[in-house]
Amino acid sequence: MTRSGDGARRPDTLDSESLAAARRDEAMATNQRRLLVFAGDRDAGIDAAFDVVRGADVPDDEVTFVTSREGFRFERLDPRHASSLLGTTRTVVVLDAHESFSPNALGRVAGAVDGGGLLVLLTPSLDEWASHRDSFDERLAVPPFGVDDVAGRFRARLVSTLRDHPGVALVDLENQTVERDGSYTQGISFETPVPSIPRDADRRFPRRAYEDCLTADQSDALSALEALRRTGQAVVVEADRGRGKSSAAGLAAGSLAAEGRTVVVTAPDERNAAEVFVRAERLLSTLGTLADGSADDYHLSATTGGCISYVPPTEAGAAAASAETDALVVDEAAALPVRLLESFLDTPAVAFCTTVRGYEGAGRGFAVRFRDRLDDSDHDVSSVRLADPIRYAAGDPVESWAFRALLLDARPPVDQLVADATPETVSYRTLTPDDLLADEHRLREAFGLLVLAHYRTEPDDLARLLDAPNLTLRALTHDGRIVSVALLAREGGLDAETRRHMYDGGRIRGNMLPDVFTSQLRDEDAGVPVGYRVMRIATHHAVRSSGLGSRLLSEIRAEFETDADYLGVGFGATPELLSFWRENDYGCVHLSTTRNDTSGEYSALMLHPLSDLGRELHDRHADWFCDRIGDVLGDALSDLDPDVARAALAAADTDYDADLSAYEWRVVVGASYGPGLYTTAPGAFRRLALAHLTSPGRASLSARAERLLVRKVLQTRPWPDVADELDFHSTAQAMRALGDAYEPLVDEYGGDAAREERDRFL
Ligand SMILES: CC(=O)SCCNC(=O)CCNC(=O)[C@H](O)C(C)(C)COP(=O)(O)OP(=O)(O)OC[C@H]1O[C@@H](n2cnc3c(N)ncnc32)[C@H](O)[C@@H]1OP(=O)(O)O
Ligand SMILES: Nc1ncnc2c1ncn2[C@@H]1O[C@H](COP(=O)(O)OP(=O)(O)OP(=O)(O)O)[C@@H](O)[C@H]1O
Repeated sequence: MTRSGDGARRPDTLDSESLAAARRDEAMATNQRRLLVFAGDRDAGIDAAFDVVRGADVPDDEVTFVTSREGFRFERLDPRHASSLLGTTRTVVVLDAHESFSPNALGRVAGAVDGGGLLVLLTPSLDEWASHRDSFDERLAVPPFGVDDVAGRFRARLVSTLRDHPGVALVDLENQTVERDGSYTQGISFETPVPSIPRDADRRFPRRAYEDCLTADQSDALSALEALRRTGQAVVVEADRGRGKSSAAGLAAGSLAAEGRTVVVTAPDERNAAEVFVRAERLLSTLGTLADGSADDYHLSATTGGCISYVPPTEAGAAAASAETDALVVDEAAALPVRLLESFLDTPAVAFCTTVRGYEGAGRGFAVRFRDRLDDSDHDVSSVRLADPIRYAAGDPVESWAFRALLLDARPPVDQLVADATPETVSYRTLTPDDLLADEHRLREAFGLLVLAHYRTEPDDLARLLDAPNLTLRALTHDGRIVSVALLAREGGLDAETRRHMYDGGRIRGNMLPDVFTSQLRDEDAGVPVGYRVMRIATHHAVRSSGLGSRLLSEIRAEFETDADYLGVGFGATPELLSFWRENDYGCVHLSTTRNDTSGEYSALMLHPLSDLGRELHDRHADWFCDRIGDVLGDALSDLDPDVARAALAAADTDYDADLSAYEWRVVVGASYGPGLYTTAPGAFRRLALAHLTSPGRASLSARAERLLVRKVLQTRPWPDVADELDFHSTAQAMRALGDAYEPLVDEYGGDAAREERDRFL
């Protein structure tokens, strides 16, 4: 034995079994985890992983291999399905990083390893890993760039964390040596407050459920979940991984079932909800009320008539809204699309269990997009947070390593440091990946801002930001602190062959705007101009609405004016965002016809031309958009929020001509000023509605009247639904209001003949 630079004992030759045994003993003694890295040949790595399982003396059914290889006696998951490990507990997880290594997969698996367990990472030789190219890099190689243009900075940074983070054992398989043995004994351990049991008068759930809690936080969460006994309640249970939120929900579900209530449990995959059922089954069984079923079946019934069943998320909204259901428990809520989360709001009582960050691979749609909607819903919302760790002890080195390696705890600057930022105090700067790597603090601030503001930002984005050749970052700083940041993707400039390939239906990576314009909107030349798409933009929450976002966009415009043909953006459309982009002179040219899976919103595409070529691209798409949107709103977008439709049309920068014939004007005038009917020529009304909504400043209509134009005339919704939604007393009143809405349009858009016709009724 010798001593390594970090003071750790270093065996000279490789004995993976003993190494694993030593780390496992240490992990079990402290209820922490340890990370073992085997770097070098892939087959040798897999052999070493088998040695680890043997040395650590772990039963096969507690081991998961996450790899694209097959043929193991252990559970195997393809890296693409790593999310099924979210919320589960495993003793050993082996992540094979040789092929298609993704930061997201690492984020997803790291939290699943139990206290006393081992995370095993199989990597290529660490000296070469940064220059090694795999299918993840191919995804970053967006045309016209090739895989050789992809940098290896993310992996270089990852390797440096593996080389100096405590609790990480590093084995060089090529030289058969242990570079670091990962021994770590000075783990800080914090005293976890002992759970207290509320007095009988202060609790509704059985005493036994509280006795089953392991921490005071869990007991508080259980107490908050008592609210599920009443209708109209929503409880949000938030915590980092492994704090016992699913278990608290399980104890609550068991308590409810023991009282005879019916509980529906949902999660992205039934496996994610396993802990809920295990805890509920134990509780029902100790209470002597378990009648039938088991946690393995994801169905439990109680002797009192209560029951708990798993229902897949797509069916859970309907199941939970049925008369029999009393409460719904949503586990791993952050990993569900916002639209599904919304479908759960018809439930009498609902609990959402979610990770605080979500960003570790579950998604941030819950916090960024759904939380406000929940607060605006009819439910009384209460929240509870669990801090005390359960799955593994506080001070666990694998958790702190994952946080560091994937920037899971990256935060924007604290509010006080940026509170005085205004467009006058800030400086515009380019943040190159090399600058960011050299300044960890700045990297954390920039990335923290993106994570906090964007439901879509995930660990893979850190790799994209550092390595993708088509991405570039711009920011505004105030006193050196980042207050606003924009991630730009270069798109277009594609050769004829690539464009033809796209036009013929072929997929090309990246190039989101040219791809939609070419393949969906049938414009083979759309890939010619070069554009920069604003992939993400975020302003520090403490200084939003101070003009910083707009200042950043104007700086970007000035910088790229001579380098590109257009600036563009695609985002989940909300009225506020559409107006932000319109105020910054981006014109809307498309609304997607399917909802985004994660945000539940339809996407809007917008363009700001910089050159003649960019102007031509914008103008033709703006014209096509206005020509087709009337039909689309009557079809695929018939459920689009009318305020989104209004904002999107207002953001279309084009002169739409309603072009009504003399006959059509007579019908419109008849239906507004006279006794005529809208139903006789809806097309004319539709074109006139479009003319107004694309230039809403020309005639004065209330927001409600504009919503009526959208819902009835463009989306052709049935009169009773329209009247109900827009709070008219009757359909007759809504019909009259529609006639009234067309009066100012006749005045503004009608020619002499129309006015003459109108005057007959005045
Ligand atoms: C591709 C994309 O990234 S689209 C997603 C954009 N990013 C996000 O949604 C992240 C969270 N939001 C933010 O970080 C900011 O609100 C940004 C980036 C949208 C705007 O940055 P700001 O510095 O606030 O912009 P700025 O002050 O120049 O303009 C604000 C205007 O934008 C509009 N706006 C945009 N989003 C919102 C919102 N969520 N709520 C209210 N107004 C909004 C309003 O018109 C607002 O004007 P007002 O304050 O006078 O009402
Ligand atoms: N009250 C309890 N009794 C016994 N074991 C518990 C209890 N609470 C938590 N655990 C154990 O601790 C581990 C983590 O608990 P749980 O899955 O509930 O946490 P979580 O916060 O939901 O984690 P994740 O975010 O990963 O889903 C599990 O192995 C679970 O069995």
